[in-house]
Amino acid sequence: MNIYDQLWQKVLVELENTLEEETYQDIFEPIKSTHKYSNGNIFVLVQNDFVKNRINRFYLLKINDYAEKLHPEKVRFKFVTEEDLIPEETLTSPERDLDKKYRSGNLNATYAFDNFVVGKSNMFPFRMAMKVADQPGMVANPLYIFGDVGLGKTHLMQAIGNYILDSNVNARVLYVKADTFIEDYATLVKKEKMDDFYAKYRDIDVFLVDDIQILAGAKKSQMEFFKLFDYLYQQNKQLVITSDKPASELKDIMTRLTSRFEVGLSVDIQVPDQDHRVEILKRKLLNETSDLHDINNQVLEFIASSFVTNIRELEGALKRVLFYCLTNNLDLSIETAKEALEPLLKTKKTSNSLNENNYDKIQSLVSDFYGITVTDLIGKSRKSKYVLPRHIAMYLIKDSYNIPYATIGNLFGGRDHSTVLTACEKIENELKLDSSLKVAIETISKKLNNNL
Ligand SMILES: Nc1ncnc2c1ncn2[C@@H]1O[C@H](COP(=O)(O)OP(=O)(O)OP(=O)(O)O)[C@@H](O)[C@H]1O
Repeated sequence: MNIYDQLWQKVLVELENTLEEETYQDIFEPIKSTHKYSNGNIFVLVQNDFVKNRINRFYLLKINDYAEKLHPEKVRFKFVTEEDLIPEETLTSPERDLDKKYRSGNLNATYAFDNFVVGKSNMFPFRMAMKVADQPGMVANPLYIFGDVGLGKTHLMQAIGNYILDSNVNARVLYVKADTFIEDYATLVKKEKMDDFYAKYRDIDVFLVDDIQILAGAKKSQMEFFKLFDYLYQQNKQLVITSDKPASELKDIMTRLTSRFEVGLSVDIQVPDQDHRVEILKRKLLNETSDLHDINNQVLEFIASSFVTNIRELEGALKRVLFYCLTNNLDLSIETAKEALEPLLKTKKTSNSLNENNYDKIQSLVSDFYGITVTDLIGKSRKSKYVLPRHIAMYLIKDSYNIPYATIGNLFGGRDHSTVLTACEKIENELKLDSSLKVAIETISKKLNNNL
């Protein structure tokens, strides 16, 4: 018995203990073994579509939860019939060929669940994405994923699409960025080709829309998107949407649309911590070399502590270091990493230690200016003598370093993303009207620059 059959036997025991006897005997008892393992999926053959649909609808989440608990690696059970297997077989090899970057529905084949490194900052979104991918249209609809730039929203969203396509070749998945939607609509309306537009956007099972905030201000496209959303939603088609902010904070997008986004489940991806960033670097390195033994962990720690807020930048830094070593025929070491990254680090004020000192510096300069203590500045009191300096400090940190709102919130006693966003916007608006505020902020900024 292979390890997947052993796992299935353990899952069966759990099912037997929790399900009604009749249900267990009807559905699960006849399934004695698994069929095959591929790409993190354990395929199990069932007698017919009726059993398959029943399992998928009522028991799949439970079964995969058991698998998660009972098996050390990430695996998912997939229940298929003989009929499914013919296209399945052809799909898992050529369609999932990672050399061919794009597959149907405009999906980037490299974005998968198994190369998405999970940590505290993205655990919940990851789990929910897996559940949605397991049972499209049934768990959370729409799934709304938000977070700051470069933190993995697109990766996670496309992993859902790839997983669904891996399980069912015939699933019609469509991934678009919101600007493509606007462009398509504008072009096809002009050419009076709405049938083409509907063929592309309505004849689908899973709709993945990236960067929805781009719809802001595009009134006609919003109206069409609203109609499309309702059309797909009514038919239980899965919608996944990403954005740089929570739906309630989207500006210039009609409320009847944003309120639709709030009907399902919203999850946010936060900035990964240092250990998580090192793990991500290790995983990215595995794409370049199969042997990590020679890699000095300190090098990865150094890169991870220099690029804190954006995984895309983190990845870019690693590539830059590897390229630098390769072209100059150098070993990978802290020194060579520093040399390779020097131009980036010089212009970028976001190396961890430097950064934290500078955040502190902003907090203490603002506190000094207003004659309050840093403890009051980051404390809970809502007295106006603390609130204005607090908002100014948040604004200055955002303006100087452009780090995620959630990270700034952490520097102010664990305040959330939206509190910081509102504070920054308030100061930005008041700056246009209040010249004494402008003078105050300029004075603090000057002191800050002299201090750095
Ligand atoms: N948890 C993760 N594990 C592995 N790679 C990740 C992870 N999160 C992000 N990445 C990688 O970081 C890069 C940026 O991710 P992605 O494009 O998904 O970010 P995003 O949040 O959609 O950014 P944007 O707001 O700019 O659209 C991608 O190459 C992606 O594979």
